[in-house]
Amino acid sequence: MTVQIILASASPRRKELLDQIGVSYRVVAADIDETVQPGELPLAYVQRMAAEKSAACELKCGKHLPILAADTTVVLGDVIMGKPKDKDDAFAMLRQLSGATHHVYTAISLRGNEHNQSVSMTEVSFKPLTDTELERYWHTGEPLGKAGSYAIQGLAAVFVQSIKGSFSGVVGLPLFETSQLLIKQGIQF
Ligand SMILES: Cc1cn([C@H]2C[C@H](O)[C@@H](COP(=O)(O)OP(=O)(O)OP(=O)(O)O)O2)c(=O)[nH]c1=O
Repeated sequence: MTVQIILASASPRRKELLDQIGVSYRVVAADIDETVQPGELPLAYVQRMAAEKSAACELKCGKHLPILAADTTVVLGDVIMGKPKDKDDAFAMLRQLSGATHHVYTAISLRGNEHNQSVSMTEVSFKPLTDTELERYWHTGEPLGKAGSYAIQGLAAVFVQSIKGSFSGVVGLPLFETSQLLIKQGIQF
């Protein structure tokens, strides 16, 4: 099948999710600085990240194909949780998520003839987690590379009491919102 879009992402989850809806793509990962700006709110942050990823990719590969990028961030109050640096960082995040309700924001950016963006915001409630559970979870390797230090699609499924919103959004690419942007730009799949 002819390639329809460029996926500006190194995330295997985003590839699997795009495969799920039958979009054909080529991967050109874009590396950007993910530092939060002083005073930047979570919604502004994820939108800026997704837009910068697609812009960085456009600089690399030009405007031949529409470019899709996404950014996922775990939000607790106004605290932005990205990917953990190390074990202490992961424990600190998971201890805050334990027995509490947080949100997962995923922004998407599609740069074709025009630039369109969308955000999914999903509410996730965790059961209280013991230190033994956290220790075992850390040793599975799953927390690394995941916003908030967990993967709902993996072993952390047993921590999740409830979710209100987009499951695919939590995993990294909200498929409803993605399909809407693709349709808006005339991309058939
Ligand atoms: C909350 C949560 C996040 N994640 C992942 C999705 C994203 O890959 C990652 C958040 O980091 P991102 O910076 O959004 O993405 P990335 O660095 O993995 O990939 P790229 O920038 O190249 O597109 O966390 C899960 O896989 N499951 C979850 O339950």
